[in-house]
Amino acid sequence: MARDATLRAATSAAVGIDDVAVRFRTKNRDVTALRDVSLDVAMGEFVAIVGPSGCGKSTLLKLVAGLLKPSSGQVRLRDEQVKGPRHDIGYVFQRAALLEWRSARRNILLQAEMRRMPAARARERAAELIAMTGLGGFEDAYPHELSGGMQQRVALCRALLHEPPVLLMDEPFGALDALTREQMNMELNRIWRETGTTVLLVTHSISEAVYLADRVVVMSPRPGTITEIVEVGMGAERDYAQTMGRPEFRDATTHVRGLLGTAAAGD
Ligand SMILES: Nc1ncnc2c1ncn2[C@@H]1O[C@H](COP(=O)(O)OP(=O)(O)OP(=O)(O)O)[C@@H](O)[C@H]1O
Repeated sequence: MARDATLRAATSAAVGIDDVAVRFRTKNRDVTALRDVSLDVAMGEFVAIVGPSGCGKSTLLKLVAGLLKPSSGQVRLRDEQVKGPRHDIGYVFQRAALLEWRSARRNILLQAEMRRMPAARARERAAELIAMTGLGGFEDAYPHELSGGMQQRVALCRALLHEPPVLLMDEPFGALDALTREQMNMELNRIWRETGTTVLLVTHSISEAVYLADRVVVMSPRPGTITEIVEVGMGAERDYAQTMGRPEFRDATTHVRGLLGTAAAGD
């Protein structure tokens, strides 16, 4: 599905979070992780979530994936209430979590095995993704033979193999060096445009959030609530160097940094 003006104008919600609260009860204490959180994410939209450590960002993604149930409120994925783990999402974590004894291609195909995808379609899709992420020539390499950036590309291919309409990313580039991270940001922007996938990205980097997203959700310290949703107001196609110099980029990063306060800002 190509990403175009029609897609950007689409109004149906890919993700709906309605007045959600999450409380964790452990033996020693009760923690309210999220409170009064409501958010609608349109099909094909890119939303970044930033906030201080422990404000409930990962908790929010787990709710959307159906790995966690809200204590109150509800979460919808493509107009259906999330009641348990969902298969129509892709998930990328900070660590690529690849199986050391499997090649890059076979790590990607793991997704197909778990979901019992037809083998021919899975191989075709894996080849497309390998080409799209620049992994061509490394299909048969094992994780220890790949750089951190390449391992994260493999994890991204694995998350996209079954063509999920919604991609959840939890601090996916946090362990990469600054240059590789920039490169991954540019690639993610291109992949998002090419696939039309809806993306929810948790990041500690304000510039990463603003460079990539249509909207940036800024959260308060725990119990996490939404402080403000900042519209970035730039088109989908974003040349890295040019975008950094745009007034919209500067305005949005300054605004988000102000909302977070310097102590909480990642960069
Ligand atoms: N399974 C759990 N049991 C008890 N408490 C939990 C559980 N999961 C998360 N918490 C608590 O909920 C709060 C929010 O956690 P969460 O991991 O969502 O924060 P975060 O914003 O993603 O943090 P970080 O930026 O440091 O990754 C934290 O106080 C955490 O200790």
